[in-house]
Amino acid sequence: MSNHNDPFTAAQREGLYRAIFERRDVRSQFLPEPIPDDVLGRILKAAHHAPSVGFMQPWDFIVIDSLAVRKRVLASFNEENEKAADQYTGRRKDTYRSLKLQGILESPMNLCITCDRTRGGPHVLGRNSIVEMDLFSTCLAVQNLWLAARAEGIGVGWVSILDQQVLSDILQLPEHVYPLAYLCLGYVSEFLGQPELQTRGWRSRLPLEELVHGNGWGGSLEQETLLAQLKQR
Ligand SMILES: Cc1cc2c(cc1C)N(C[C@H](O)[C@H](O)[C@H](O)COP(=O)(O)O)c1[nH]c(=O)[nH]c(=O)c1N2
Repeated sequence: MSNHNDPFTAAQREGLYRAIFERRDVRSQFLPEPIPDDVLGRILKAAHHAPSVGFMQPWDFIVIDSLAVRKRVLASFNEENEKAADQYTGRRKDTYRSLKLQGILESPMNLCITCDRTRGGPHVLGRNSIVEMDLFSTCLAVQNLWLAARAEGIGVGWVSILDQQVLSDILQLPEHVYPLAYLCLGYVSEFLGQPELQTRGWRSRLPLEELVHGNGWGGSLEQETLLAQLKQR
């Protein structure tokens, strides 16, 4: 791999931004064909090259193809999803119920990315004051995997409507290992142009210019050109 300090070419930049903007959370569009080992190896390697606090690398990757295991996870989803639906009323509840929020069986494989909270010993550089930094690091591994998968034409769906303890039991995780992300992976019939939650009227992308502040919460930006750039859709 090259190690230059020059910027990416325009085509390389475009590829990176394309992965970022065209990544989707996939639930409904999975195809059953398996992911070849070399492709899976590449996206796992991308995940493993995420930044981590103190270079802790707290992640492990549990590759799940067993139908029996997936059915148990789906049962936990169904139970938790019922509880979640009860949080809503009226039309919102109907919409919630109509959303497909997992592709556990339709996708050819599931992957649990875990966080070993003890890796690197009790004093991890950079984690002394804020202990959750190991969890945040693991999220970055998830995002690396998600983007690399998009570049490979593979969809990823994050399923978090699960009981954490049930999931830990199903996957036989030790006490100190946290099941951070339960993911469904597979080739897809299509990547949707925008988040499904937006298309379905659940929630829309917020205007970026309202989220960038100057010098403190709510402070306005003085950089007019930047502001104009942020407003571009
Ligand atoms: C931590 C976390 C947890 C979940 C998600 C995401 C993240 C980051 N998302 C996907 C989420 O709904 C989706 O990312 C947003 O709607 C934006 O859509 P795109 O990812 O841009 O397609 C998600 N989706 C879903 O159908 N079931 C789920 O349980 C979850 N859980």
